Amino acid sequence: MSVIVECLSKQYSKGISALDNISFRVKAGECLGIVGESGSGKSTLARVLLGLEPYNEGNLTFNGKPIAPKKRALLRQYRKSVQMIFQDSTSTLNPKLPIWKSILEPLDNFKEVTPSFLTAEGLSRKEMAEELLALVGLDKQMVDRYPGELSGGQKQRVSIARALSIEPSLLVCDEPTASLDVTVQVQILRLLKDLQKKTNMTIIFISHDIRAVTFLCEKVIVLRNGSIVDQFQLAELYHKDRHSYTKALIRAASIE
Ligand SMILES: Nc1ncnc2c1ncn2[C@@H]1O[C@H](COP(=O)(O)OP(=O)(O)OP(=O)(O)O)[C@@H](O)[C@H]1O
Repeated sequence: MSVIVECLSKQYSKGISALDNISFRVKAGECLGIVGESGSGKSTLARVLLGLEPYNEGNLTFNGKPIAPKKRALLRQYRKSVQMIFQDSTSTLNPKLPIWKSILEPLDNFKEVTPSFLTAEGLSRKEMAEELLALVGLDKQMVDRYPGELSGGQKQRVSIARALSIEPSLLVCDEPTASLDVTVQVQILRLLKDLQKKTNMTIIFISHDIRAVTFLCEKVIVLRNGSIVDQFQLAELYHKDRHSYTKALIRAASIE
């Protein structure tokens, strides 16, 4: 698994760059954090990475194949390997469906996929959803509940279960903890960390919160006004050569 982003730029309208000459690489099993303040281009980058948003210049490849909204056949292949989690799980879960049906949506879209954790024979669809719920630390009895009957943290766990259902090699998370209480944020970050260790999937974790990014990720990119201003391994977080903007983010988050 490899994601290569080369000199990627995106303008929504002439002269205003949402992303400006972005380059980075992610290898199998890595957890890359992308941190930036509001308006830095995080959501744009997430959407571009998922093939939902076109870009104006540069290249984006997944396992050597180009990813862009117009390349529909390649994009379908890509969707089999890449899943996403967004900030607002309420809007991504259908309120009219019991959660077991929502969890199985990706598997319904890709019937040819058999994830390794669902290989036990004769499992009913509901039992598959129960296995997935257990994987994210939720009680199996919750399968029949509706999203409106769950807490924010539980809904985000359901979103994670759904994302994991087809055993993606890449998980893109766009502010997955931003709308949760601090204690629940920590639980979700721990869960992602545990699952990453267990499955060795690659994670791109996008957040305004440098504390969350440095908790989860071993490699960090700092985005400001659509440009990468700093890029480093977690072990170099407090290095004297860190960009002044990164140092300001560290100070503001009181993780000095
Ligand atoms: N659909 C759009 N049309 C025009 N400009 C846009 C659009 N979406 C985003 N932008 C602009 O692109 C820039 C980056 O926005 P983006 O939403 O990617 O930032 P962000 O870091 O995710 O911000 P936030 O954390 O506030 O969501 C901003 O200047 C924004 O105004």
